[in-house]
Amino acid sequence: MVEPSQIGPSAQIIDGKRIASERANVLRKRVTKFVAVNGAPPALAVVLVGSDPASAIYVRRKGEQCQAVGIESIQHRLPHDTTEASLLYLIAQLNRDAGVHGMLVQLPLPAHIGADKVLAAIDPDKDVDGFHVTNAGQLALGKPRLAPCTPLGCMLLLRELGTELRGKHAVVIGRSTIVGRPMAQLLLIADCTVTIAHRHTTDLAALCRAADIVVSAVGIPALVRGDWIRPGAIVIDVGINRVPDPRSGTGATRIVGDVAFEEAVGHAGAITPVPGGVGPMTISCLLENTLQAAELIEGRLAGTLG
Ligand SMILES: NC(=O)C1=CN([C@@H]2O[C@H](COP(=O)(O)OP(=O)(O)OC[C@H]3O[C@@H](n4cnc5c(N)ncnc54)[C@H](OP(=O)(O)O)[C@@H]3O)[C@@H](O)[C@H]2O)C=CC1
Ligand SMILES: Nc1nc(=O)c2c([nH]1)NC[C@@H]1CN(c3ccc(C(=O)N[C@@H](CCC(=O)O)C(=O)O)cc3)C=[N+]21
Ligand SMILES: [Mg+2]
Repeated sequence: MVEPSQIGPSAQIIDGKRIASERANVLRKRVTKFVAVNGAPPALAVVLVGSDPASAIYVRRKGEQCQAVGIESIQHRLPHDTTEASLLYLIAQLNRDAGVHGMLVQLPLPAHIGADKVLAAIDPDKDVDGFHVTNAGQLALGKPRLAPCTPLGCMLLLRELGTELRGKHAVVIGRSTIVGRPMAQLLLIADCTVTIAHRHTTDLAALCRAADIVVSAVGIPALVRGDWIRPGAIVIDVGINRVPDPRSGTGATRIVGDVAFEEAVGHAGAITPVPGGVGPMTISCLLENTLQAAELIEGRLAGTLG
């Protein structure tokens, strides 16, 4: 049988995994230089509360990627019943620790801990996730400092394509503070015309059909259909959805995005796969934000001594 995707043109598949590994090679050299100047590597503290299996996997992957480029990874794994007060105390310690340049608290947090309060406690200069209100505000003002890693990674993928972004109509599906909103802000800074869609948006299909760039960050498999994609449009699929794998027959699962990939690949000009698209770029940008934070902090310290 001929699959629809085998008929007609097929999109360029944007290889985030390859791009992230090329960036890691460049980053490794910058880290080596940092160590030569400062005598110690940049250090990232990652805090994980509870034992959500997906979060545990992400945290482990972040640690491995840090090591691969020479960034020191400090991991704090706290039990699920950790109190908000003791988490805030740990953050205060990490804020004061001159050997820690970047920190992040893995989300989601257990329900008894107020995520807003926790994110607000992180020193904005060490906020490598870019979730602190100061960094979110800077981004909203069009003057980003530390910006969220996933949207930064999406921008790097768009830039990698080499297409002019100015004047393009970008539709961002999702308005979360960690992906959709900051994504829209970065596209606006790049002079796109930006539309943000969410669960109350009417006729999402028609909106997407008018888009030069579609970024989906929702968390619903096959939400975005192939015939929503204008011929030649760029599709960035942020969604990570675990679904049963019918091919396995054993109840195993696999990961898919928000976009019906096999359909969309016959319409799009370029498209990110899941896995291997946005995900690896998120971690790449986390490492780059950590080095940026470390360079700022150490540069300022050197300035006060000199
Ligand atoms: N690849 C990566 O590196 C990363 C991937 N992810 C993945 O991206 C996805 C989004 O994550 P996150 O932003 O944290 O998720 P949230 O659940 O916080 O946000 C989802 C957004 O989608 C909107 N939405 C829900 N249903 C619809 C619908 N039917 N039509 C249009 N919009 C809808 C919601 O609208 P409303 O605001 O109205 O509720 C909300 O704004 C998830 O799959 C997540 O796993 C997340 C982070 C990093
Ligand atoms: N404080 C905080 N910061 C985050 O950045 C943050 C978070 N909390 N909570 C959860 C989400 C999700 N997220 C991902 C990171 C990497 C991949 C990734 O590497 N994905 C690979 C592999 C997917 C797999 O096999 O599991 C890929 O898409 O190819 C995915 C998702 C960061 N998040
Ligand atoms: Mg991906």
